[in-house]
Amino acid sequence: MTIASQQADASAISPMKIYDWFDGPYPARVRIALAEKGLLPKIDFVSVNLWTGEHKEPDFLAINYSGTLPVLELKDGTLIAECTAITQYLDTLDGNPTLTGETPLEKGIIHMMTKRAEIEFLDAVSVYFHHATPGLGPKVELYQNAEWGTKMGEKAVRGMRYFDHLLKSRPFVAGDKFSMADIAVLGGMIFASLVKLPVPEDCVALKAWHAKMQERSSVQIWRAMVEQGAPKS
Ligand SMILES: N[C@@H](CCC(=O)N[C@@H](CS)C(=O)NCC(=O)O)C(=O)O
Repeated sequence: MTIASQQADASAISPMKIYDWFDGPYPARVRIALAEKGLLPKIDFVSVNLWTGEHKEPDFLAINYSGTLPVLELKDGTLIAECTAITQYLDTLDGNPTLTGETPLEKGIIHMMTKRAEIEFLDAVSVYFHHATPGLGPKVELYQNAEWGTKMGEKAVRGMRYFDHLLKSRPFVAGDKFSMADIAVLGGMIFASLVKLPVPEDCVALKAWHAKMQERSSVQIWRAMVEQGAPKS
């Protein structure tokens, strides 16, 4: 199905749309946030195939200039890209922000730790994937710099060690409560596993936190959606 025909289908029945790809690590962040908030039934997913480069075609670039997934589209056509922005929007819809913080201090710490999870870990894994491996293939990867990719792979492993250190003294990435920052580190773990960038054996606290995350129903729901496989085109 093309993006345009999926758009027509979705708009007939649903108030919100998410453009994403079923097993993408960044899309995983928003799907887990939706599951945490009980919002999955309110969403129609529009598949944009990363492997065929649909996200770099003019149709999709008109939706998100950055050519990345996921993107949230509201009923009035407003488009919100970037996982953090989408999560913040979804989390505050019901006036009960459970993922992005209630107090100014919580909001500040969660924002900082989410950004750090992206810069030091998840985004570094992404650069590793796009530059040090075949990535999404020659049609999509028009420029690759293997040396830069390898450096970013090393940075991601340093990031794992940083979060391991942090999680020795707190239950969750931003402190006492599960938050958007945990979801961002989970995104890093999901991407690292997909690209076979192993977590160092001695990162015991990170591994224990990761095992605990697998018990959350939101993560189990996300995994079940992935196991359903690629949508039929
Ligand atoms: N900063 C963006 C990054 C999104 C991102 O990189 N998404 C991946 C999907 S897993 C993507 O679209 N990659 C395609 C590409 O970079 O060509 C966000 O947080 O939403």
